[in-house]
Amino acid sequence: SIPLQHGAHRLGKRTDAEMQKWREHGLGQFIHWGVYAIAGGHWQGKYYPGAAEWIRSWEEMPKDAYDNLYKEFNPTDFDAKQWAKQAKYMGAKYMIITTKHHDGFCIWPSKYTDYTIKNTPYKKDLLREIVDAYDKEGIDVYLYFSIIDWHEKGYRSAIPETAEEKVAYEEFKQFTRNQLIELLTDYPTAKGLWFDGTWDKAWIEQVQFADDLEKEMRAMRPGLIIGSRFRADENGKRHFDSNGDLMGDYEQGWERDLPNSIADVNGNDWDCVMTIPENQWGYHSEWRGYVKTSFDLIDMLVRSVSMDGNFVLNFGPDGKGNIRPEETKLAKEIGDWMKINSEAIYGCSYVNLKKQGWGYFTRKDNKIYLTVFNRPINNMLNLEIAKGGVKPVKAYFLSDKKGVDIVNAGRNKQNSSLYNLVIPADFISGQPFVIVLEISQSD
Ligand SMILES: C#C[C@@H]1N[C@@H](C)[C@@H](O)[C@H]1O
Repeated sequence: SIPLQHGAHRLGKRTDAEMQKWREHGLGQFIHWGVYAIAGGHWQGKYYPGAAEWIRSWEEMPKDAYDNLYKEFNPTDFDAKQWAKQAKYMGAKYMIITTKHHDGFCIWPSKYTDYTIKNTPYKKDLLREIVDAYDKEGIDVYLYFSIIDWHEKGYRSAIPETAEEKVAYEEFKQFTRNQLIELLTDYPTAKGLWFDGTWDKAWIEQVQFADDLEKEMRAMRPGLIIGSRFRADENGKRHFDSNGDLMGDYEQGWERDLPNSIADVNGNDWDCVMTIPENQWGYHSEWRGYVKTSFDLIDMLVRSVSMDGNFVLNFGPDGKGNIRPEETKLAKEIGDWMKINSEAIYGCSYVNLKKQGWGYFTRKDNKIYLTVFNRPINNMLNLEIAKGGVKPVKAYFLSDKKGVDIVNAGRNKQNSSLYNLVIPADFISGQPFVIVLEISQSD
C-alpha cells in the first residue's frame, strides 16, 4: 500500500459505544434551514429551477439582495419543540441541522462573523433552541457545517495564487477552525459533525491543516463522529484515500442515492441523505417533478438498514419556521409505519441471505425480519440459506404475532437450502409488512 501521512487513520469500522449507537439509529432527520428559506426558490416572482439553498448562485439573484435577506429573517412561527415532537413521532433517532450552509449565514450567534441570527429581527440563538428541543426528545443532534462560505471574505474555491490571496485564505482557514471549535464548545451535546462543501481545490489542498483540525476536534470531544467528506489525503483523494481506505467514521457518499448491494458499501458504515422532492434541501415553495411517497421512503429506509446503513430524510422549513404540509404528512405516515414495524429497523443490520424480489432482510440477534414490499402472487416468500448458515425455527407476523408456515422447498443446490414462508391468502395489507423469522445457528 501507498505510505500516507494524511489518509485513513483507522482501518475498518469503529467499535466504540458512540459509533455503535450511531449504527443502531437506522432513521435520521436532516433539516436545511437558513435565509434561503425566505426566498423559497423564487426571486421577484421568477421561479428558480435549482436547489433552493443554492439560489444565491443563480445569475438572476443579485448577491447583495441575497446577502441582505437576513435583515428580514424573523421566523415567528418557529417552534423547535413541535419540530422535535414530529421527528420523535416519525421515529428519527438522530437529526442533522445546518448550522451554516454555503451562503455563510450562521443560525447560531457566532463570535467570528456578523452574518448570524443575532443580527436578524429574530435575534435569539436558533441552534440552541433546536439542540435543546431535540435533546429533550432524546434525539441525538449532529451539526451540518459547510466549509464553502460564499459570504466570508477570505473564502475562495480556486487555489490561492497571489501573496494577498494566500494571506486571505489563511485567515479563512482560521475563521473556519474558530467556528468549529466554537460550535463544539457551545453545543457540547452534539454527537458529531456532517461536513459539506469540501470539494473546492483550495480546501482539498489543505491536507495537513484539515487533518490537524480533525484531530483537534476529536481530542476536544472523544467519541465525536465525523464522516468521510471532511478532508482529502495528500494525493487529493476524498472519501477514500489513495489506498482505497475510508477516511472518517462513515461514508458520506450516498447523497440522494443508495447502494445497490452490500458489496457497494465495502464493509463501511454509511448514511444515505435523501430529499423528498427530486433535489430540494432548503425550502422551495414550488416543488416540481416527482415527490416521493411514504411507500418510496420506507422502502429506502429498509433498504438502507438491510445494507448496514442509516437513512436520513431531509426537511426544509419555510422562512417563518413552519414545516410544510407535505413533510408533515410524510412524517406522520412514516411514524405510523414505524410504530408497528420499527423492531425491523432499530439496532438491525445486514444478513447474508440471497436478495429476494419481495423485499429486504434485516437482522438483530436470533431474529431475521422480512419486510415485504412486493407481495408474490402465490404468497410464497422465497428464502435461500447457504449450507451451514442459520436454521429457521419459526415465523410470525411482527404486527400481531400470528404464525406463518415455513415450507421446505428442497435443496436443488448442494450448497443451499430453500424455504417458502407462506403468507395466508386472507391476509390483507395496504402497507409494507414484516414477518419475523426466528433462527438458530445451524448445528
Ligand atoms: C450539493 C450539495 C449540498 N449537499 C446537500 C446535503 C445539500 O446541503 C446540498 O445543498
